[in-house]
Amino acid sequence: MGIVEKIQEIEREISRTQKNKATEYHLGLLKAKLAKYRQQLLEPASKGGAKGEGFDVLKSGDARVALVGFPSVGKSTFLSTVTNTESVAANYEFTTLTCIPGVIEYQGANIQLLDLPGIIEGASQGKGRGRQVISVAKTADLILMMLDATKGDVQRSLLETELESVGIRLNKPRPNLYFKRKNTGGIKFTQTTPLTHCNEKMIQTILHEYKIFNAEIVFREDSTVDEFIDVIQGNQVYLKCLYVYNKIDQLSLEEVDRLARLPHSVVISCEWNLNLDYMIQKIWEYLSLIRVYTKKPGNAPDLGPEDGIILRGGCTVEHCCHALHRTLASQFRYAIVWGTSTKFSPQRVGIHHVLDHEDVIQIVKK
Ligand SMILES: Nc1nc2c(ncn2[C@@H]2O[C@H](COP(=O)(O)OP(=O)(O)OP(=O)(O)O)[C@@H](O)[C@H]2O)c(=O)[nH]1
Ligand SMILES: [K+]
Ligand SMILES: [Mg+2]
Repeated sequence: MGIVEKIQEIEREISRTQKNKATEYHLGLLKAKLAKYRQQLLEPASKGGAKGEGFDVLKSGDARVALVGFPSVGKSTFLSTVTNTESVAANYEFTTLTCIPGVIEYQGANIQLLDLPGIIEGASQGKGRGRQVISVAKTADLILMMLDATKGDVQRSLLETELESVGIRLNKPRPNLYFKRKNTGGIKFTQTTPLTHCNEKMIQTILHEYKIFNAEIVFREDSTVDEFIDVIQGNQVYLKCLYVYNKIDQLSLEEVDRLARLPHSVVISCEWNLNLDYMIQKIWEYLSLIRVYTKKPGNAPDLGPEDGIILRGGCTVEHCCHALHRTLASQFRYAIVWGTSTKFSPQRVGIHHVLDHEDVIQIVKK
């Protein structure tokens, strides 16, 4: 039995056991065991939970969103409020020890929301369950960095530093830079735009540091040295992030207003149910999901709340075909689209046409 199951079993036993004089000793023992196992889970490396016990949650739904933050900022309270899943919340740190999945239903989409243990400074070096949390965060389509609005700005930069140090880049586009190692030919450097941060010599020096002597590099924008290094390292993850300031019920209106104006930020109170609808709307927006309705010839499309399919923003008719049926793209002749993605409604389009939210599409096969 793994540690997580042992903990759950002890917790069950504690809740089953009546509190009285006769059980006092037994309960005390159970609590001590519980504390010991919890400690083991939080310890870095080797022992319990190092392999990510309790973190192997399958991806499901149309997108995955991960709650990352210091302990007791309200992550579990949020999950329990906006999904049908209950994740235990309490006013002590590290209440949550594993990954708890819930589902947000919005615009007909199922968005998987993951509650995670709190992380602390040093998480990236393995403090607490930091490593496991970070590796789950890397699999998400969007990070919700939850912050205690009463705690000042430093917590945000601490967390950002932790995530940066393990190669997570927040709200940054992937550098538009081509880099390919070669076996021969030396360093071939091309730029298609003026550069203000890098030059050929600096790039040579950096590459030598990595013992790379043969490679092809094309700078297509004015990238920084850091961005160039990121591309050589090649293990970065570029993620969208929403900064969620919780507990605004504790703040003055002026302070709430200041936080709300920060970029990529939302202010909420889980306790008072403030701004949660807006926050879900923001999640949808940041995931850039779209809903597309299909229509058969001669029939009106079904536009009910459960109809339509959920696709990623920027996706083409071809993606849509694949989402509908495995073989549809190969039988595709043309499509007719009603909606904002076309100049005219309806309009006949090809397989590479990019769809918009709430488009209606009719596919004509060969
Ligand atoms: N005032 C106030 N308290 C809140 C709010 N949301 C959560 N709390 C309280 O904050 C405490 C911590 O909440 P949790 O949901 O357990 O926090 P967590 O981030 O999941 O904590 P860990 O799992 O320990 O990392 C609890 O006592 C909650 O009742 C809020 O909007 N306002
Ligand atoms: K807590
Ligand atoms: Mg929690």
